[in-house]
Amino acid sequence: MAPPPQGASSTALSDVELAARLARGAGEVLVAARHRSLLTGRMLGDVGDAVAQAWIAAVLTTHRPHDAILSEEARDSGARLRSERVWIIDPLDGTREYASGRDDWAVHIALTVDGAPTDCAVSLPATGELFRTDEVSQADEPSGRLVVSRYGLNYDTAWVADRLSLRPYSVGSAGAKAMAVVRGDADAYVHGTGQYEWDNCAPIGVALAAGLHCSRFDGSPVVYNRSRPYVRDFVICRSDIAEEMLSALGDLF
Ligand SMILES: Nc1ncnc2c1ncn2[C@@H]1O[C@H](COP(=O)(O)O)[C@@H](OP(=O)(O)O)[C@H]1O
Ligand SMILES: [Mg+2]
Repeated sequence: MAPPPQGASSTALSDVELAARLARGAGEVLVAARHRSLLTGRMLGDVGDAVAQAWIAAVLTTHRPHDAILSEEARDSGARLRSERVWIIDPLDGTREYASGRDDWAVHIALTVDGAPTDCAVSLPATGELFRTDEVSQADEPSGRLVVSRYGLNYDTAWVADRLSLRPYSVGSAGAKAMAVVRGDADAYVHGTGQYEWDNCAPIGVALAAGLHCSRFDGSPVVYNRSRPYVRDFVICRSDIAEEMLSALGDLF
C-alpha cells in the first residue's frame, strides 16, 4: 500500500490545537532567528517577520487548504471576504521589541468564523508562555493597573487611568499587553488610536475565552474580517470593571 502523501491535510488536528502549535512553533522559529545576536535591529526584525510568516503560511496551507488567511506579512486578497473561515495572523507582534532584545513580543494566531474569533492562541516566546482559548481563565485578583504603551499615557489612557484609579504599567506589543490583562498583571488595556485586525484578533479571542470583557469603546463587539481590516478602538478589561470602564469611555471628549 502506498504511504499517505507527505504534508496531507490533517483533519485529526483540531482548530485550537493547530492554532496553539502555530503560535508555539513560530515562536521557536523567531527565538532561533535571534541566535546569539548574529543579527540585530531592523535586519533581525525584517528576517523575523519573513521567516515566521513563511512557516505559518506553509503549515496552514498544508493543514487547512480551504481556509482563507489574513496576515500582517502577506498580500491581502478579496477572497477572504467570501470565506466563512478566515485565519487572522500576526507572525510577530512587537517587531521593535523583538529586534531590540526585549521579552514583550508575541505571535498571534486566530481562526475567525463569520467575523468572530473562535479558536485562538497567543504565544510570548521569550518567556515561554502560551495562551489558548481552550485552556485560559481570568486572573483572580485585581492588580489596580492599566497596561499602556511603552511611550506612556495618551489622552484616552490618561482619562481612563484617572476615572478608574488605575496605575499605568508599560508593555510593548498588543499581544503582550492583552496577555498582561489575562495573566492578572493589569486590569485593563484600552486602545483608541487604531490598530489592524491582526494586532488584536487572537489576543481578544483569548481574552474573551478567559471571561474578560472585550468590546469597542461603545460597548459593541469587535467584528473581524472586514474589507478594510482596521479596528479604530477597543477595550479589554476585567468583567467586574466593565460597566465603569464603558461609562468612562462613553464620557471621552
Ligand atoms: N495607531 C496605530 N495604528 C496602527 N497600528 C498600531 C497603532 N498603534 C499600535 N499599532 C500596532 O500594534 C502593535 C503594538 O503596538 P504598541 O506596542 O505600540 O502598542 C504593533 O504591531 P507590530 O509590532 O506587529 O507592527 C503596532 O504596529
Ligand atoms: Mg502587530
